[in-house]
Amino acid sequence: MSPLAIELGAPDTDSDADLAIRACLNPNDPKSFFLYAGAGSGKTRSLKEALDDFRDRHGDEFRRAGKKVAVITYTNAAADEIAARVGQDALFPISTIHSFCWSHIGTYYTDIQAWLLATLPNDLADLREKQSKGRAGTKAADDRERAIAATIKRLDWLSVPRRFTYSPNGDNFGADSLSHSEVLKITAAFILAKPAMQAVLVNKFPFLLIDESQDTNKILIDAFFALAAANTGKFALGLFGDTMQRIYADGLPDLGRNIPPEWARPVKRMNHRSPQRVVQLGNSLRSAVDSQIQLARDDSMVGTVRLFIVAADVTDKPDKERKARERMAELCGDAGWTEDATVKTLTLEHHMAASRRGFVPMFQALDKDSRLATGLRNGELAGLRLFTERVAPLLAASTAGDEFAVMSHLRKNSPLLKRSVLANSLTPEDPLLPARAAVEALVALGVENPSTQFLDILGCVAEHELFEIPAALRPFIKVEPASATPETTVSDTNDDEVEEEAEASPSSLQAWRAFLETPYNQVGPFAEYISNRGPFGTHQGVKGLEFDRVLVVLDDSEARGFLFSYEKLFGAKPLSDQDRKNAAEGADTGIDRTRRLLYVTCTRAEKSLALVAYTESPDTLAAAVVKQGWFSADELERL
Ligand SMILES: Nc1ncnc2c1ncn2[C@@H]1O[C@H](COP(=O)(O)OP(=O)(O)OP(=O)(O)O)[C@@H](O)[C@H]1O
Repeated sequence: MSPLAIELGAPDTDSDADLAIRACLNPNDPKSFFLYAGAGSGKTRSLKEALDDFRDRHGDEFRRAGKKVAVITYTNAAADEIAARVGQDALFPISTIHSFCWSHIGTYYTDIQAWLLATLPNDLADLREKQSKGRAGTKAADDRERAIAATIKRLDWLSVPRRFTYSPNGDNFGADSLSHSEVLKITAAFILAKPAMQAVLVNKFPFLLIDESQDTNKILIDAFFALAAANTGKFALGLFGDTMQRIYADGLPDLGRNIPPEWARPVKRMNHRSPQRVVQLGNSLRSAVDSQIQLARDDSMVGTVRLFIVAADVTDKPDKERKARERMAELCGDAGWTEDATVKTLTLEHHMAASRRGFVPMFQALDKDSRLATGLRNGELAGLRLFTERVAPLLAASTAGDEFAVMSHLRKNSPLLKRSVLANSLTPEDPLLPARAAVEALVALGVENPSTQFLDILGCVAEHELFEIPAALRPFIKVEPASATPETTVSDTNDDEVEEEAEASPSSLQAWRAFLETPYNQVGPFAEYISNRGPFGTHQGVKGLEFDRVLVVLDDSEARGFLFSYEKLFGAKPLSDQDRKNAAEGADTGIDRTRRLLYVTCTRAEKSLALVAYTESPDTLAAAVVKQGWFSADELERL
């Protein structure tokens, strides 16, 4: 098929799939189903419609019986997207897979301890065996040695009864905290082995719907399958997903091959999101993997796709990307391409976005400590949230002259406006005076000035006791708050505290110190970035989302990991012996992973799509992508 050939279909082509799903969600005869369909085929929409329909037909009955339909997905962004589309309803709790699991096992302390005591010795034996066989003096050997020591210490800690903590969104450190993978494994083990846990799940959630199920941990998926098989007629599983969009390594690679015959398997062939040219590109990218061919809507636009090829050693990459956008504006007759706010630029890694948005110093400082990595990337570190969620909104409201917003923010977040503090105010004639003085002092620091550091802001907040200081940042404040009120003490013992203590571990001090010495004016672009509202996103982070204009940056030289290589996928760089060996053994290769990632990014586009490929071999790349049938020669431009 030439790059421009595409089959069209009527918008209602797939309506049978929705009817089939509705039939499965029947409390009197629950039936599991598996909806696997390509990007933009309306899987999330089918999920929403199924829930709306369920609410109308069975909502009252379920509410009366205290039953719910659980909806789980992989990332917070995807959970938010579903919540936005479906609306908040206690009948349909929407959560990420990790928080769902933790909510079910979190209180089973004794069982968790027993599981760890049974599992850790095996892990230890495994590590020791690897250590004895591996070469000494390598980084891997050092890491193993550390892991062995940590496991021994943990086993020792477990010699008396313990309680456990876990943060689904952050980094988990500290003896009592469970790792992400432990939480998934423990949940799977409990589902399989504990009738009480099975009964709770099945009675409370007769339906469990999993969006993005291709990325759900394979051990857990197997446990859910077993749960469904053991509870036919009482419980059903509904899987929505697309194997071509599997990004995380622990998803079940061949999900789809082992679906029990009694399950329903509705089919969706349409792409409702993208213009014809993008749908065709998606089809040709996935043709090497499976035979799914999507149809574009018969009322869709043809759309525009361009691949801009740029030499890898150019010095000003953002300038090249600006030029690509200007060219897209011209080609599409669409001025939206020139506005930051109306183009979504996707980089492979966060630090590439950081360099384009100007928050490299703070990002790099914290990224040096790998234990802060996840919390840095999703903005959940308490030490960061002081600035992004407390100080920045306060200063924004103050700069806008919105006194009402200032006071409402302080009432919610500041100890200075707690009732007991106000009642015992040292300035009874104007109890709000200390709060006002604090805001004025912050404003006076000149927050836009590049010489104002996070450290200055922190010092000012601490001096005025404007907000509580998270544990990670306490070592850096000179003045201890003079009047720790009973409230501060009480709220210090909340759930965040455990995480905060962990962030504050001595080895993280250096990273926090380096961060605090960077300019505060990076906080705006950083907060915008982590909230997913800004003009940048990562290739992995935009799964499930959609944008009018998408610019995908392909740049192996800026990528830090070895998991992906666009140069190899595009034929600009030869495969290594290891790649060939993996491919020959049928293992998931870097090229497979990169192809899936490219499929995800390209299929986010609702109107037009630009790719900017930085390459060491522009001619080879150009020839290869035309030969593969991904682009026509007139869709390539050199910049
Ligand atoms: N039957 C339909 N009629 C009109 N618009 C639709 C229909 N189905 C889906 N859409 C729209 O198409 C877009 C893609 O749908 P949705 O996000 O549900 O697809 P998806 O299969 O979950 O996508 P992906 O796997 O790529 O994340 C959305 O904007 C959605 O509103």
